[in-house]
Amino acid sequence: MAAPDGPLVVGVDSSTQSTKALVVDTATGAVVARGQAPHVVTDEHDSDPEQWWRALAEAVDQCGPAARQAAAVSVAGQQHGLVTLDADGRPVRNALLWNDTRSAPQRDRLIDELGGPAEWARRTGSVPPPSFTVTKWAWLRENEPRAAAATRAVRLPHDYLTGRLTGQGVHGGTTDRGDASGSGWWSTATESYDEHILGRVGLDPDLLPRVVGAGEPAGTVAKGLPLPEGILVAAGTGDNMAGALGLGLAPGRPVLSLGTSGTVYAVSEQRPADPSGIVSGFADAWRGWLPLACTLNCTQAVDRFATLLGLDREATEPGGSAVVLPFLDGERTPDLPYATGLVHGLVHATSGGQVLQAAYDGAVFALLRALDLVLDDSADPGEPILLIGGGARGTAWRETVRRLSGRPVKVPRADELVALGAAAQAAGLLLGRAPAAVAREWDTAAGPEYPAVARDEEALARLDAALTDADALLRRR
Ligand SMILES: Nc1ncnc2c1ncn2[C@@H]1O[C@H](COP(=O)(O)OP(=O)(O)O)[C@@H](O)[C@H]1O
Ligand SMILES: O=C(CO)[C@@H](O)[C@H](O)COP(=O)(O)O
Repeated sequence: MAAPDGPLVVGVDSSTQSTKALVVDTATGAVVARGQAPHVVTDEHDSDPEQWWRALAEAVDQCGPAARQAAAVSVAGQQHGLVTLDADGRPVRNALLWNDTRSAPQRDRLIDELGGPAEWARRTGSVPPPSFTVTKWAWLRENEPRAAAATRAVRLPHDYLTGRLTGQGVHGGTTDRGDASGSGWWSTATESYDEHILGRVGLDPDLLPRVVGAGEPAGTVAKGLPLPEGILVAAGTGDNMAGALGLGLAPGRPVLSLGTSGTVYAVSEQRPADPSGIVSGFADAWRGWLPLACTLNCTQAVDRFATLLGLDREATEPGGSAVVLPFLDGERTPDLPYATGLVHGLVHATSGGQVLQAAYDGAVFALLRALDLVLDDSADPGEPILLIGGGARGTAWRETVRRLSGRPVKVPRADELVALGAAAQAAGLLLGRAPAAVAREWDTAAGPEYPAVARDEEALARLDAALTDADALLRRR
């Protein structure tokens, strides 16, 4: 390793499918080492938090000597997951993940009990989908009361990992406002836990972590870990908030992230509160806001279609009349938790490549419907969409976004923007600076820009009609 220009920091992205770790030079943003280790997710969309911890250790270990010179670390994690810990800090059961829709009945009940969608949006910024932690806790209490009774601490995925890094016990846990805003029990109006909502779901506020303020540390690295003892641990945040930090995002710039989840978001200076529930009104990882819409079916759903068709994921073909709504896991945007995948419009001439293209179209269509809703009214419609996440490396994904959005698309050269955002958060803490400003100096959003093409209105109209006409099928349990 060449001598770095500044102190080194470690940024971690603990996402659905894997943990990625980057060691970054704070002076330049150069990635000097990287590591990655996979996660196992059950068919029920559960994951063992201890496995995330082992994956984090493995990914950091792969970074070699550079990680052992780091001066600060931060962890970004998949949002919303319900981690329940016993008195010794061990998971009571596997974590229920963001893409598990089992808690849809509890969600429906909770919305009614609090006075309807508008009241939820007013208090928490969001109408909770079954992804949110509050609905999962309600599910656990109803379906596994012994597990709920044994719980002595409730954490989000990044809180759990930050707690393992700092050695905080079940009473000393921390979180940040960004990830807390996806729980459903943190009020974006008051920036504090909503005791009325917690009372409704029977959760003692003492079981929740302290929300660390912008620029405050969560603690320092404890003894015996794969990082230097005593280095600073930043607050960490949710993976989408970290993606925004990693891009040094300014208001008016839309991001489309293509991973296990599809997300579309922008930063905003105004607190979002969408009573339709399409946009989740998250806080960002600093002092602003992150209106975001999320789909449950993105890269993995389209890859599944490629596998079923026996095709490479890039083997798409244009034309034809096929429509695919690839809602293999149920769907969050649109709000169809019981949906299954739907294929329509096949004729003898339809090729496998056209069906695959239709699967890309269906996944991108669901996200683009929310694009204008996450942007402030003053946003410039000519601003390119920033395409990130594993899918941004694929030509078929990029071209589908161009064709269905009619906007220019920019693909940042830096990959792993979530881990880079965590690194910017660690660097910001170390240097006493705003993390997004650090990332802007690292020029993380630089990359090729692809000009706008005419929007494929015909394909969009076909998808729109299929969604409306199939409504009853898509709502069937
Ligand atoms: N070259 C590529 N072309 C298209 N898709 C890709 C490529 N490389 C990875 N992917 C997709 O990226 C996904 C993983 O993205 P990532 O953002 O790392 O996921 P997550 O953060 O949800 O764990 C995989 O499901 C895979 O389909
Ligand atoms: O639920 C959401 C956002 O609200 C998801 O975006 C999760 O945060 C999981 O992200 P990935 O594993 O796809 O990165």
